[in-house]
Amino acid sequence: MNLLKAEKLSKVFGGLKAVSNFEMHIEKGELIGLIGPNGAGKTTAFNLLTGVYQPTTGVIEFDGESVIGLKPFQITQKGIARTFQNIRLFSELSVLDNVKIAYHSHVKYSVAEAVFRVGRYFKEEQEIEEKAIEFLKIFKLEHKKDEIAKNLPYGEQRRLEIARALAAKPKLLLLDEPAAGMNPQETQQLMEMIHWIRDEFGLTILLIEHDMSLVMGVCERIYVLEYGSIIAHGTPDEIKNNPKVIEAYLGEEVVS
Ligand SMILES: Nc1ncnc2c1ncn2[C@@H]1O[C@H](COP(=O)(O)OP(=O)(O)OP(=O)(O)O)[C@@H](O)[C@H]1O
Repeated sequence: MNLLKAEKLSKVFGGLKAVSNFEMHIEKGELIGLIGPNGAGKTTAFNLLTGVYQPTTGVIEFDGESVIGLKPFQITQKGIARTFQNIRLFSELSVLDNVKIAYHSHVKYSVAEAVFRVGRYFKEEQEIEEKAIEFLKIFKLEHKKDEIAKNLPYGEQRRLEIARALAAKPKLLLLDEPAAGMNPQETQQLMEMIHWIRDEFGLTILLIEHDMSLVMGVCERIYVLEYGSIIAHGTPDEIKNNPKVIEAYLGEEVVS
């Protein structure tokens, strides 16, 4: 069974078909890339998969169940977490609190226990803090835990956003241009981290990335979107040699 299945998906804004006849099948444990020229519809596809937009037509099934009509928070609870192209952190909160917040959809203590700060509240809050720090360690942010999120350099804010998404314990993690704004060295480290977290947490990952050589290096399968439709999918080698892809990227280097 596919972990994620999207079929005949479309989204129309006014007269513009931002996504049309979009098809994607992802198996548990895969690391998949979604690429395409500017304006191809990649972010719109993510917004459909995460309930930010409702599709005009089509099917989206996650873990065997339709997620059409669900709100973004309900989709997160089902096990899909994401990051955004324009980083969305709680910018005035500390680095640690940004990650701790993601855990609060899973807490078991009651409101009364929280208000009176007794019982399970203390134990769970302590556990949450320990787990949040573990995530910060993975993303090499532990030493920044008390800093205000907005004061972190850009690359660290991106890593913090991924740490926060992971803390929601997703089965599927969607990353919208995770390496945007990073230098080549940071990008390489990030890609290694993404591979590592996939293996370590048994995750499934779908990422949008502009840097072709990077996506080819890290992803096992790639979908190519152009003018809202998937024009090709396959292994990096198949994608590199696909004439439709070469044409879509005409004038750009498909792979270095
Ligand atoms: N809320 C919206 N209302 C109207 N048009 C929209 C909306 N969101 C996206 N579009 C349009 O849909 C098309 C696809 O945009 P989208 O942002 O999904 O592309 P993208 O592949 O993510 O682009 P980029 O690589 O530049 O981020 C574009 O023509 C865009 O202008």
